[in-house]
Amino acid sequence: MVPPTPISIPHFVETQLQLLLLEHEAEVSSSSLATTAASVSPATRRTLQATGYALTGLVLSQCRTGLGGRVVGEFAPDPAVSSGKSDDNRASGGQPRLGSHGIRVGDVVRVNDVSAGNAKKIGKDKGKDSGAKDKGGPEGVVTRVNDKAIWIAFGQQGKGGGTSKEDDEAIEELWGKKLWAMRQTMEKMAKMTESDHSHFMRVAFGHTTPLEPDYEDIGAVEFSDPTLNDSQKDAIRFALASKDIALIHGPPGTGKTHTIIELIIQMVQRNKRILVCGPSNISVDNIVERLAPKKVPVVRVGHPARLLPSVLEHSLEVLTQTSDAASIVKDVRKEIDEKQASIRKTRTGRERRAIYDDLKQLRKEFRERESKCVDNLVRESSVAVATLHGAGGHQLKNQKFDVVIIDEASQALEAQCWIPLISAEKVILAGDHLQLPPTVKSTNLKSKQGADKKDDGSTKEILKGVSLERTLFDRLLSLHGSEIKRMLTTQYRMHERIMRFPSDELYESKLMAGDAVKSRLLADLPYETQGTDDTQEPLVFWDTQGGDFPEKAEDKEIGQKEALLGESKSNEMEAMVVARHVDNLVKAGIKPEDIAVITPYNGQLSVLSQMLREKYPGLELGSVDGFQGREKEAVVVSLVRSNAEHEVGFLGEKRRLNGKLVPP
Ligand SMILES: Nc1ncnc2c1ncn2[C@@H]1O[C@H](COP(=O)(O)OP(=O)(O)OP(=O)(O)O)[C@@H](O)[C@H]1O
Repeated sequence: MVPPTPISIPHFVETQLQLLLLEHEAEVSSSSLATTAASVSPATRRTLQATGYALTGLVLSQCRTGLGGRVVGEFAPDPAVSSGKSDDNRASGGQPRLGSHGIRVGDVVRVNDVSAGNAKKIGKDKGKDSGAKDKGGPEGVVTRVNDKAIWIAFGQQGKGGGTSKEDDEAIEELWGKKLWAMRQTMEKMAKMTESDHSHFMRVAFGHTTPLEPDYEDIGAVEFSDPTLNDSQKDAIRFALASKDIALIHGPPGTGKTHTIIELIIQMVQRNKRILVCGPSNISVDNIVERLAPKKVPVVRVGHPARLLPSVLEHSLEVLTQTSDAASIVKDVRKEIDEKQASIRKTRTGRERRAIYDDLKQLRKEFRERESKCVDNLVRESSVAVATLHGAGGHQLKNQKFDVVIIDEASQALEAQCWIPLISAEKVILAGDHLQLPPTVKSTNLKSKQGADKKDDGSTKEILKGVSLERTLFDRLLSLHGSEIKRMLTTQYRMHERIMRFPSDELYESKLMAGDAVKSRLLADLPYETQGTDDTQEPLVFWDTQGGDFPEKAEDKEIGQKEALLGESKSNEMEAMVVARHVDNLVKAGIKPEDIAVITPYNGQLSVLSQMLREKYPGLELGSVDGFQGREKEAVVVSLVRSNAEHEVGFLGEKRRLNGKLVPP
């Protein structure tokens, strides 16, 4: 192997810290845009809502204490607004419906001024320990959404104030948990000396080359899943045999997660302890859901409100309260409650002080026992599963793993990956560097603000040629070449003809279509459909050239909307064509739930939402970037751009057109 050009770790860390600072600045400025959402005009509000920026006109309809002492508020449309002129919130079956929005379970949202009374109530429930800020309402995590309400879990009730940490917590909250965890990891890396660097770290920065995989060491591999294809088996063998780094390159629908599940089973059989991470809760919950039926002992680390209900029984936090191992913790908890209750019966200050002293001791013991219980629970499981930033939490502090696997690694920022990797010995990254990288808000800000900020110009120098969007997956590939990767080559999502474009343009024509999908058409769906041109052809193009379908930039008179949506574009005539096509599909018997309409421009999404949302409530409307990795039977893509100059803007990015066109 040709020795790679080494990268200076301190220089890398300094660059990342600068970039994270810029990202933080960008987040702050975009969240203040979101906070203004409540005060904008009804037209703009509808646009914001339709594009997923905000949900407005809500009231707090119920409040209860949920798992882990968290306050869960149920928010529903304000009947006063929905019975009025707003189309979005028109009453249906007695109870008003939420308007269209892009808010999903697991999102962190801020509740702003829903109505003066309610906003105040949530802020109070949240209490000072969650640090509600003056500048906006309280923040919480979305735990459930249906068409009539949205449930949000806020901070812990009665947690008891840890005063000394308040400042730290305030900074952490200001930064947002994800960015903060990355910053802390980078600072930890900055403090390391050369002798602290692990072999993997030296490989990752090109200070040494990866070791040769040892196939003899792993012995014969007996696959538990008989359906695995050859490229999947090959990737598993390679990942088992590798000593430090293996990349599993999974183009859309090629069974990346499927492969990881078998890989984990194989590693557990070889008595390895594994930490599995991914950038989002959904990505890692998906792994827990698929591992659990295989009887692999797995524990999911993370805030229960963010987990899918189906994985709660594996949640470390829930197990800490319910498992046998938790009984020693329960005893102390009971004692604390009793002591606390006895304060009321005291007569003198001295008696009270004595109780406070006891309580202090008991709380200390509680923390110690709880941490022991957590350690034991994690140690008993062969597999721990967490989001990348969750892997930095105290629960995993004392744990050592043989292998760290990161799924969706090309969707994660490199600094985020280092949270679990800082002490890793062997690493498997699964991803696809030819799909869109993670969304970075600071990309456009960088040149405007950050790079010119420091007087001495050193920031500018440091940031030259680098961006947060460059993922670890991509960087390792360019550093060590394709010898460290195996590619999965059979995809199980697209008709062969749809696959041809991404295969030829991005994957060197290496993709093949699985037998079950390669010639599957909408007309073959397992319910009754009519054979029409639209259902018997896997790919249909509507030609809009010739000047009758002009694109337009957002309405100049709505300044605020323009600011919020960026320089978004729309194309009303094209939207009408899309609506016609959807009508045709539905007339041919395709269920609206099986159809997605996606577009790269938020402005167009707003136009399409207004045309289609009410007519087909089951239809999915979304942005191209937001749809990555999902699937639907029929996908209608509205490309919007149409101008005499032949400008296509950010559509020129090949990765944006990859993997969107799904079966059949
Ligand atoms: N060897 C196989 N034989 C048959 N079907 C398979 C095989 N491997 C994967 N699949 C199917 O392919 C689909 C995609 O699998 P999976 O969700 O694991 O893919 P992925 O590559 O992680 O997807 P994404 O494109 O979202 O990253 C699933 O429906 C899965 O059941």
